[in-house]
Amino acid sequence: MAAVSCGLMQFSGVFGAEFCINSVEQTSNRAGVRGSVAACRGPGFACGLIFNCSDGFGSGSEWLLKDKRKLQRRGAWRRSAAEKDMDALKHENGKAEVQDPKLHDEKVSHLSDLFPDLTWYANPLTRNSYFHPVEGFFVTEDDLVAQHVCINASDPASQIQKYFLRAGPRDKVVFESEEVKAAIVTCGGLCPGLNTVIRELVNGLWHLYGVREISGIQAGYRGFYSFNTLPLNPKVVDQWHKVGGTMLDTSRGGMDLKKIGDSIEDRGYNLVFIIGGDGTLRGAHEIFKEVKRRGLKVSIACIPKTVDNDVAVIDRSFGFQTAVEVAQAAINAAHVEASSTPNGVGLVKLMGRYAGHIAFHATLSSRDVDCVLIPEVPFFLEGSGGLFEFVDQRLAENGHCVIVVAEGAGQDLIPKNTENVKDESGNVLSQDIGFWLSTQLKNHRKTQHPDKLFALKYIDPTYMVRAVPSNATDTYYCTLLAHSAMHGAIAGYTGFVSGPVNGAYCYIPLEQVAYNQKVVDVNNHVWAWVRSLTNQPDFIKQEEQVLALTNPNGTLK
Ligand SMILES: Nc1ncnc2c1ncn2[C@@H]1O[C@H](COP(=O)(O)OP(=O)(O)O)[C@@H](O)[C@H]1O
Ligand SMILES: O=P(O)(O)OC[C@H]1O[C@](O)(COP(=O)(O)O)[C@@H](O)[C@@H]1O
Ligand SMILES: [Mg+2]
Repeated sequence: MAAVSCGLMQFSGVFGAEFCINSVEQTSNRAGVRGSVAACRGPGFACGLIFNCSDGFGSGSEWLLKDKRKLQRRGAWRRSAAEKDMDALKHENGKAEVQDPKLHDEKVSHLSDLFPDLTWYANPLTRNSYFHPVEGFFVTEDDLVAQHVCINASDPASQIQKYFLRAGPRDKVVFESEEVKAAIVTCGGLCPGLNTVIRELVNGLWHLYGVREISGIQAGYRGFYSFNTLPLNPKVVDQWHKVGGTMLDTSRGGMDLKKIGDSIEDRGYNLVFIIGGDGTLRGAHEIFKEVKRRGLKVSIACIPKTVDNDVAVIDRSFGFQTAVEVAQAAINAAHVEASSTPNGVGLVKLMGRYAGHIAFHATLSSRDVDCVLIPEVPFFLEGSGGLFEFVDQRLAENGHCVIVVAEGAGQDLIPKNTENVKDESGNVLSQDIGFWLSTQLKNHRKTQHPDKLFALKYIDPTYMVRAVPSNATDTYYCTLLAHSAMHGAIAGYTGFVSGPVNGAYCYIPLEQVAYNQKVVDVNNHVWAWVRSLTNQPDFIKQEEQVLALTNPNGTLK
């Protein structure tokens, strides 16, 4: 049994046994040992990644040397835990089994990949009398964050891990303060906290890194080529965190790669901070590739934004908690209206184009919701187990009923007269589920219960939940996001997204976030919490239930 401490956690494995890896591709990238690894089975392999010793000690040491050279180039090499482990292993029977955390980290691009002779500078924070950096102040490439904190001890697949680079200040940076020309842009829909992120980027760059040229790009991506820029400094942004929206303006569409590339090159921006949602991040990935193609020493750093909270990989997006909080006011109003009239229904529509996170969290945060409808759970209106039956029951039992619906829910139910209508960014616009549902409910009550009083109040607070300043938690969060992005960009990382994974701030490769989406996991027991609060139907039709419970020969499963 060999146990190797890798700085982040203790990995252990059995010599000659099956070995663990999270991604063969990663391994072959970093270590050139394609095929020498296999999935680990058996206890004790807490998400580690190791070489097969039959492939020789050389593979590991070769990798380590390569990496050491690279880190030396980056000015970041210290005698790491991995190197110490290598020495320790050399003494173990001449055999080696190398387990190294960096083999399975999620590689973030660095400007030194493009410019091997890049000049490195001591981080200006070392000269900042306020900080007096101590051992452990700076974050190194050995500092990784595990993607999953929950694993299943008897499921090896659940133990296969990804690790992300931990965000934070590096002891060496690749830009001198005077050399930096920073640009900040906000794109897509509004979200609470946008101004806070901008403010903290400006303040951090100015006060911590001595940057004096910071430009606000106005009105989204098109601002790179069709609007004047806004010079930013701490005085200009001083009160911005108290204001909703974005003081830089935003827009959809306008993603002209050539013009944006020209603008970055001509104006000499070298730190570009892009704040936006999935569309924006896909655009940022194009820009990242474009500046690389042009051979520019430019860091592209992204901060994910969407009130819908459907950003992949990270814990949650900023502004989301504020939106959930604001949504409570609408739910409360719906409850008051519904409960103040015989057979009253309060219907609230909340944002959530593809994912029902706001509706789901607002329901869990309230105790007044009878039913929540989200895009992830199809529903139907008529017949046994349908919404009409449920609403009728609640009205009969309680005299009122509150329904929360996410904007993207039930889109398949609404008859379409026209082709999909899209916004300027190409997003398909949702049909108004709130208005449609209220019409359907009214018709149902009128035809099925004509002798009973009925009142339905439809509340659409859509823009109210996102056009507000961030609450305290989100303001705090925006600050850490901005600082993480700033430290990473100035240290030379590029094409990354900054965000928290299991509470620890990370640098995540842009494409992993841009091309994925996080929806509500309705298979997770958390969805059952909602059902336990509302006791709403699961909207599985009777015939489907029968099918699910019986074998093809008709016997019960
Ligand atoms: N697939 C894509 N490739 C490049 N740019 C895109 C892409 N999708 C959207 N964009 C651009 O990103 C910006 C914001 O996109 P949008 O979808 O409106 O908002 P969000 O970023 O909040 O999802 C727009 O300028 C849009 O043109
Ligand atoms: O009316 P707008 O400004 O296009 O925004 C509407 C959309 O914005 C959102 O709030 C979030 O969208 P993005 O984060 O993609 O900008 C969606 O829920 C909603 O469909
Ligand atoms: Mg989007």
